[in-house]
This record gives sequence, C-alpha cells and structure tokens, in this order.
Amino acid sequence: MAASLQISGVKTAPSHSFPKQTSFHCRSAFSSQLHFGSFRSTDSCRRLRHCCKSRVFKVSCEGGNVDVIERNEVEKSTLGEAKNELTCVMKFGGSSVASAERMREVADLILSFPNERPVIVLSAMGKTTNKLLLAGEKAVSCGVTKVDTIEELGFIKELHHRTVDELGVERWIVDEHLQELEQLLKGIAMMKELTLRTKDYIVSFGECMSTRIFAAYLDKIGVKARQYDAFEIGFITTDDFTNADILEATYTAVAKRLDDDWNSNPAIPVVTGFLGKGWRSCAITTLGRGGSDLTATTIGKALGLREIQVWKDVDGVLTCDPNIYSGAQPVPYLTFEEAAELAYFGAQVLHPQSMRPAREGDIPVRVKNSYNPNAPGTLITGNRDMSKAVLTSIVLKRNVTMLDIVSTRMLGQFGFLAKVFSIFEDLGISVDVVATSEVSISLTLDPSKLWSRELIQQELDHVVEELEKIAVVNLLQHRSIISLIGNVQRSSLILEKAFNVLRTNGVNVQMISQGASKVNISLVVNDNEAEECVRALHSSFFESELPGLDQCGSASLMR
Ligand SMILES: Nc1ncnc2c1ncn2[C@@H]1O[C@H](COP(=O)(O)OP(=O)(O)O)[C@@H](O)[C@H]1O
Ligand SMILES: N[C@@H](CC(=O)OP(=O)(O)O)C(=O)O
Repeated sequence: MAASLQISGVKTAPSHSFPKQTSFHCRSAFSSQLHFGSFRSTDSCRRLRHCCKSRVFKVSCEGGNVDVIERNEVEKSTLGEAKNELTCVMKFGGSSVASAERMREVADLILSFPNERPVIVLSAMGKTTNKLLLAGEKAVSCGVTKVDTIEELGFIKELHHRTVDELGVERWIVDEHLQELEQLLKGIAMMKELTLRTKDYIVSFGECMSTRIFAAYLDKIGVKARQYDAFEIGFITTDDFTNADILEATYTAVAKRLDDDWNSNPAIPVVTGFLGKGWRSCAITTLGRGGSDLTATTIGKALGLREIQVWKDVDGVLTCDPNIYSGAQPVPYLTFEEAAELAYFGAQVLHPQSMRPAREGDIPVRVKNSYNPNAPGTLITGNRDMSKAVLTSIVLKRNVTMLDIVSTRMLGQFGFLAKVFSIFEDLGISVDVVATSEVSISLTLDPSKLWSRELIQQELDHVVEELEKIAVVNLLQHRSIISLIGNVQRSSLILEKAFNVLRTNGVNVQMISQGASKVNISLVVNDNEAEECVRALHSSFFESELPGLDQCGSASLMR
C-alpha cells in the first residue's frame, strides 16, 4: 500500500506518492542542514507539519529519488494513518496532585476531555520537593544512625503510602524508591556533604513516585497508561545541576520514543516533570524550581502537539501575585513574549524558560486551574490584539542587589561598558535590569540564581573588588524590581500613571528601565515598600475607571 504525501504547494506538484515505511529527511533548501531529523511515511501528518512548517524544504526520499518541495508552509498533508495520535500535553503541578483525592480529581478531569489523547506531565506531590531538599540538608549533620528519624523522610513515606493505599494501588509501586531514598540519605550522612548533583538525585524521587502512582491509578480505573522517567527517554541537558538547560537533541529523542511507543502500543504517557540527564555526567539533573512547565513545553514542541496545558491552583496568570493582593484578576490572553518576561521577572506561576519551546514550535499554552476547570484560564500565543491593552500584569522580584557603578574615567565610554560586562561574564553572573548614562551604569543582580546562600556575600565582595579597579561602586542590597508587563507602545501612559501612584505613596524610584522587548518597564524600589507599591499600582491600573487590563479577551477559552 502506498502512503501519500499531499502538499498544496506553490511551485511544485500537489501530490507525491511514496511507498509505506519510506524515510524522508527534511533539509532546509537554503543551508542543506538537516532540520528536526527525519520522518517516516508512517508518521502522522502532525509530525510532518512540525518538521516542515514555515520553511522551504528539500524532501529527499531515502534510497535515491529526490523531490524538491518549495513551499513556505505545508498546509495539508497525509502520511499513513494519522488517526488517534497524541493531541496535547497536560501538565499538573504539585498543588494539583497533592493527595489521593486530588489525583482522582485530576484523572476525572483528564477523562472529561474524551477527544484528547494527552501526554501527562506531573510534578512531585504537594511540597515533596521542598521536603526532600530539607531531608538532604538534615542528613548532612544528623549521623547515619539517625537518618530514619528525619521528620521530612517520615512525612514523605507517610504521604506516598497513604496515597497509594487510598487510591487502591499496590505499595510496591513506591516502596523501592522510598528504600533507595533512605539509602541515599544514609550516604549523605556518611559523607557529610550534599553536592548539587546529589540534590538533584534526591529531588528526583518526588516526580518518580508521583508519576508511578498516577499511572498505576489510571491503569486501575481502566485507562491504559505508561510511566516514563524523563531522564530515560531522551531529556538531555547540560550538567548544570539544579538549573540545567535542555539540549537540542532532546526534541528528536523524546518525539521518537513517545511516538514509537504510542504507535506500537497506545497508552497515555505519564512523564516526570522537572528532570533530565546530564549529557556528560549521565546523572539526573533538574531544570530549576518549577521546571515541569519546561518539560511540558519541550514535549509539546518535540511532538508538534496542538496545545500545551499547564494546570495550576489559580485561575490562570493573574494581574499580580495573589499572595501580595488577593484581588488579582486572571489575564485572558498573553503573548509568549509577555509570559516569558513575566516569568523571568519573578511571577512564580511559570518557569522562566518554559515559553521558549512553545514559541519556537508556535504551540499555544493554556494556563488553567485544576481546582476550577471551568474558569477560562490564560491563553498564551505568538500574537494577540494589543490595541486595547495597556498593562497586563505587575510582577515583583524581591531581594535584589543593585550596583551603581560610576566610571573613574580611566577608560573611554565604550571601553567602560565593555569592561564592566566582561567582569560579570568572567564571574558568571547574570544581570537583570540595566540603566546607563555616559559615565555610569546602574544594574541589578539576582543572587538566588547563581550563588549558594553562603557564598552570596563573598561573591558580591569579589564583584565590587573587580569593579573598583575602574569605577566607584555603590552596592545597594534589599531592593525589589517591580516589572510592569504590558503594551510599552503606551509607555507614557503607563509611566504617568505609575509615577502618580508612587509619588502619592511617597516612594522614591531608584532605577527605571524599559526593556528592548517592548513589553516590560522595570522600576527598582526598596524591599520594604515594594508590596505596598504593587497593591497601589494594581488598584490604579486594574480597579479604576481608566483602561488597565486588556478587556478584549473575556470570552471563554475552552470548549
Ligand atoms: N502573576 C501570577 N499569576 C498567577 N499565580 C501567581 C502569580 N504570581 C505568583 N503566583 C503564584 O504561583 C502559584 C502557581 O504556581 P506554581 O506553584 O508553580 O503552581 P504548580 O505547583 O501548580 O505548578 C500560585 O498559587 C500563586 O500563588
Ligand atoms: N517539583 C518541582 C518541579 C515543579 O515544576 O514543581 P511545580 O509544578 O509544583 O511548580 C518543584 O517543586 O520545583
């Protein structure tokens, strides 16, 4: 039987026929580089579209004949059986799977979408990750014989045993992991040290257990499921333990594994969020706190799925952190750019890197509330109507260090800026917000990202020492960045309003920066006045008569 590939092309024939099982390789017509690996005639049209989208491709048929397809987008394609392929990713965070009851509700929620064949990504149950880290820290100093008395270990054992019992699945599903965890804590107690590598190993038990329990429960209620450890199915990362980056090879490896398994024996994949495998060390790595969002978007891009859903405990991305102001409202629509900026500048709701795969694959991301599935949530896409948008969200990042660096004029302006940034590069320190004049630079650093707690002061002293070779340096700690995310095309209106509020509240802004991204204005204020500022700004932008929140997106987002 011949599988056919139909392409509504601009310059080429609309239809090509290839024998089933033929392999095709996508090559860019410009660079002849292999893009996204290859696809087979038995692959779904989804995968083909993903391979070819928005590019001009040569499609070469393995075994000789070469067809050249010049087309910016493959509009319609049919390869082999395209029915019943995986459709979307559904990621559930720790709060969504915190107990047996929550797991049951999540299973019901998944089943309430009978037309979806989702890849499920899960975080560890509730606060398990924090408890695992605490247990590791306690093990360093408690002595080998006392490991079994560590309170957090007891809590984790009890939570996971209670959950399997209440769900009616077998205890052995988690017992092996719980025993291994205790052994690991004994090893830490013996060595009296907890390296970053070991921290990643410890926290991995959380996701490894939650996914095993959930997959077993789905099986028990008659939904065929298959558990996967991300580090076993191709999530290849850098070896930056506790904050690893996903490497490009991940996409093809993960797609191949999940697609192959699905095609040979369909079962809902249940994948551990947050985890990967270091490409050199081959050890378990983690993607930074909240990294399961990134796992979800990576799978979405790898498989070219229709949609990525991240299910949280709030009604979507909100106008500000609800812990600062409980009247925060859901934001109906965001662009990838706005969401990335919001996450980068501290909104805990999304992992800072998670928008990148979604943007690259142009796959919509929905942020939904697993406690309130009927709430429309937030839809994040490449573009949205910005005509009515002024401010979208206010984000607060606390405990930031600010540096005022004034040149001693030993170097010209160009040399001065270059030298300052080379010092940060050499020290491996990332800079968040920058404002410059001809002879001075003000910038903020985010210590939590790069330094272990004990090293912060030592590292900061070192930075200042280096900078003082060329400048007068003023180190200002306990500052906060308030980021105004929105339509910076209307920056004058935003600034006028914001400064009005701040002046009325007697707040002195110490630095201001408008990002080149055009979605973010950052203001630096003292830590102790920051929360009050956010509340006042929120009230002015979102609760007054004047337009604030983009009102054009109140329609229901989900079926
Ligand atoms: N702008 C914001 N919008 C929504 N939630 C926010 C925002 N800023 C902070 N949060 C916090 O983020 C939490 C959701 O993120 P997270 O804890 O990572 O969820 P999960 O563990 O379910 O993935 C919310 O409970 C809320 O307290
Ligand atoms: N369990 C990890 C990873 C994660 O993404 O969690 P959550 O989805 O609950 O934020 C953490 O706590 O960081």
